[in-house]
Amino acid sequence: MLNEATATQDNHAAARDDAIAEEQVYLDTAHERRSEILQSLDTELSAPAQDAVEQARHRGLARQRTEFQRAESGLIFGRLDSLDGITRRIGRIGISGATDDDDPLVVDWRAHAARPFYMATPVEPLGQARRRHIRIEGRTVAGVDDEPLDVANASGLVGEGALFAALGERRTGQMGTAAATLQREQDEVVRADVRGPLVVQGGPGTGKTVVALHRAAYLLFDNPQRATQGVLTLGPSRRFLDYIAQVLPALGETAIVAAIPDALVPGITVTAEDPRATAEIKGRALWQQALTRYVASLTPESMPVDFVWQGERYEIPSTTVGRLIAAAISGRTYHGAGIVFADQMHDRLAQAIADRNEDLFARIDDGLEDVVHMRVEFPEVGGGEGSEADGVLSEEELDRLREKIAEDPQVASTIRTVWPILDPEEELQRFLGDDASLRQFAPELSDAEREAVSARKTGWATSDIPLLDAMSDLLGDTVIHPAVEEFLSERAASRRDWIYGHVIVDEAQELSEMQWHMVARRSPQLSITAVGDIDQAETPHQHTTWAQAVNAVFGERWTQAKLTIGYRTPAEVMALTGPVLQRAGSLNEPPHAVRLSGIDPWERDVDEAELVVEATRAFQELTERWPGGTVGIIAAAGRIPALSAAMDGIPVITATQSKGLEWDATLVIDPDGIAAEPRGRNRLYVALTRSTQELGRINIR
Ligand SMILES: Nc1ncnc2c1ncn2[C@@H]1O[C@H](COP(=O)(O)OP(=O)(O)OP(=O)(O)O)[C@@H](O)[C@H]1O
Repeated sequence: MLNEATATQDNHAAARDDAIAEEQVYLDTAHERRSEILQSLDTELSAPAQDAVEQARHRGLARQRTEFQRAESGLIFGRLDSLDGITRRIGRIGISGATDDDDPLVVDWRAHAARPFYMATPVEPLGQARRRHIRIEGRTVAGVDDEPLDVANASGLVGEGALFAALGERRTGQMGTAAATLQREQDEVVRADVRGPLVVQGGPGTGKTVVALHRAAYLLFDNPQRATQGVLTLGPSRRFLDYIAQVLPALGETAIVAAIPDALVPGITVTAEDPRATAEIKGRALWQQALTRYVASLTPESMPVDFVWQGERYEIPSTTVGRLIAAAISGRTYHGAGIVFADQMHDRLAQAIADRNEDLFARIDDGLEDVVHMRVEFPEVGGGEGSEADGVLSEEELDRLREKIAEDPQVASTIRTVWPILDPEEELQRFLGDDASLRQFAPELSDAEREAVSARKTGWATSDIPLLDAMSDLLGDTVIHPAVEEFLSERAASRRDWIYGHVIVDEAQELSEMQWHMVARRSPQLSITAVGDIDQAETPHQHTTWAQAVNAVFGERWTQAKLTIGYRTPAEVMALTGPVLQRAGSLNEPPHAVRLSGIDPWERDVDEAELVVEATRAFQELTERWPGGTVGIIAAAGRIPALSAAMDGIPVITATQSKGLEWDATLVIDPDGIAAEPRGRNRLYVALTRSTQELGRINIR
């Protein structure tokens, strides 16, 4: 019996070695081909682009080169063998064969042909006989993991061995890609073909961030035009953005701007804080209407306008000015309309000057010699035949006169007295500080709410940023920006009004209605993927469903998807979270954890006086237990100063700051204190679900 078992093991080992050798040969070929392609891209790019078409082509080639350069690791990570004998290798990028007739050497993971790699299961094999995960270290095949798809398999997971290997790895503090091990329900979200915003609800560790980032990469692949507009990725904190910073570049993507919502209005920094109740009021969707009404009230009244041109006075009558204002304002921003109005006024003035000139000539012809010396000269317009002969300006002369008028500072200043340039910050300050305006334009607010809103006079808080953004948007630009073809992340990031090809929002449950408006403005097509967990929400607005969170901005035009399987937090830890979630008033079930870590969560009760010593000791124990990994400490907000001071540079963070992050082991200090904070049960839920292996809690007696 024993011999038989040993022989079977030997056979398995030999088959695995053969498979590794086979994949190594294939990988070497793929690398050679990659080098060839890189070389030919370099050659093509070294020739100068002659015209706009070639420049556009060069941009595409340069993007391709970056993708190929970055695909050094993970060139191949999977293989599919179909029932009809076709074999495909799957990798980070597609690699074509040497000639057009050859099959591709590697299929891009985002391509349609790669879908069965993520979707096939033994129950629904999609024409596939086997899936193989290929583990590569550098340029060496380190292992293969085969999954037959034509036999019963009860787990329902895709590539279970490779998935568990990935999930069990030590955490480095940087999120990695999961293109090799995306699961079926995740892949469905990554490739979802929906119009309007896609809102993905998922409990902690269900891979929302993974899905959001891979969706960005997929969308850029699926629609390269998007790369010229870029993708905006919004996350809750800089710490979080640092944590995910490697993922998209590793997937070959560069057309990305990553930001926190506070940074969406360039030049504005958050320096103040609002009480939660005030932040909640300022987050309500009603401000969009209130600000629209307020800005509409700034439209100038009609009045007669006097210009002086070369010593002569010209009056544009009030009725004309009124008509021009009405025509300019329709459908435009305040400043946009101002630009059109100024243009029209330049026209009227030019016409008035031309009319007077013509009139003068007519009078000269009638023998009024005494007015000759008053004749209006147009040296600057060249004095063409028409004006010389009869005082009637030619079209060309009129155009040049208009140009002169448009450049004239005195004319500009006269127009500005009618249609002043307004500063968004000053206007918002004026509006929020003026009770009469608030009463008039935000009638939904109570006396107390108006008072709360106008209480702070200096600095901007997080809750002001969307109001400033809305105000800036309604006022509009004072100049017209030329349309820019090429996406450059710095340029997009520096422009408040950049329109992105797609917007990804992570931890979307934290957004206020006004922040949703701010997101929608960056994608008027509403090409938006928002991922979040409504149960982790802790901002002041009390939404318990996504409909409450987004309907005010998107109406019914959004689609909801769900992620139900938890990959991060082991089942032993998830078991603790059910009651916390229930007490938080959740309507959702915690996700189903795929993994057992075999380590029971533990807790210690300590006296206040022992806290620092015990916390330090527990941290050291965990660090020793997880060599090469990471340990996070999360504490009740009030305890952080004392703990940080005593813990010698080891970061101690709040539950809020831990959003989206993870460690091999987490130490949660004073869970009751966290639960007592505003939205405390939701915060505790976040804190408890950060570890991939071990959770320790220190309670205060
Ligand atoms: N298909 C997958 N393959 C490999 N690892 C995965 C996969 N899906 C998720 N993970 C891992 O599980 C962990 C949790 O994923 P992620 O951070 O995306 O979850 P989340 O839903 O955003 O969590 P939270 O709500 O806590 O922010 C990460 O380490 C991620 O790399």
